[in-house]
Amino acid sequence: MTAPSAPAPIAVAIDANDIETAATWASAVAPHVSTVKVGLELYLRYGPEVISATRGANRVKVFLDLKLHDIPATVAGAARSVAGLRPSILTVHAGGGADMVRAAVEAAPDTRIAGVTVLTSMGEKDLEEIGLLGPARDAVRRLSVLAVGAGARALVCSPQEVAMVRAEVGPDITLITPGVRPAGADRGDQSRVATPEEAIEAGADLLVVGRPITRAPDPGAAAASIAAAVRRAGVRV
Ligand SMILES: O=c1ccn([C@@H]2O[C@H](COP(=O)(O)O)[C@@H](O)[C@H]2O)c(=O)[nH]1
Repeated sequence: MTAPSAPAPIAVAIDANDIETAATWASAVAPHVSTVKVGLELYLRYGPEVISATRGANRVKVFLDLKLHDIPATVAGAARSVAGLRPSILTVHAGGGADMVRAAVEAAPDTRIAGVTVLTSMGEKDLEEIGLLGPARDAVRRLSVLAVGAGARALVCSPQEVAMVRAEVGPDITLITPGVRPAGADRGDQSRVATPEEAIEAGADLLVVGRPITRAPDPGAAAASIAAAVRRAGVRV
């Protein structure tokens, strides 16, 4: 399949358990998408080596999804530790509080810090179980305002909340949405989901898509197909 010139605003979650598979997936999807996302599974096993392996010769950005959540001093130290890897985005849990988010922002001034609001795997019952005041939309709104107030320039929320978050935080904050499933795809453990087209139409800047691409028989073709759907839905540039 021929790759169009502009890569689609998709971060492919390359949640592999070995570095060779991660590098293979990264090369397969790189012609079609802007970003690959390295998460806890790979980073805890391989550390910085996995960043260079996935960046490789590809021109993709690398998004480091570590979802830091600890006391402010520890998060500052962790953010400082990975800032030199030049990730395009580094995640922290907004639920760690404003001082914690600010500590990451100040420790890594050249890195875009994204506040994770409410994990997309969580539904209303999960929020009730952990005692987080819901509904999910209200919790996402509160945490978005908190994170942006503490200096985060990006937020992670589900595609179901992205229009509401956009109205709350304005056009300059990068809105990142996991929980993206093409029509008919298996949800897996995701709860608050929408299709790629719905996510883009709602105003998402970067769609996170993992298993629908990496578990496909041909990850490169799956990435190309979702990228084409995103382009048809109209990308905000
Ligand atoms: O709220 C969140 C925050 C991060 N994620 C991460 O995104 C991908 C989603 O992968 P799929 O295979 O498309 O479900 C995964 O790496 C998560 O750690 C999220 O899902 N929800």
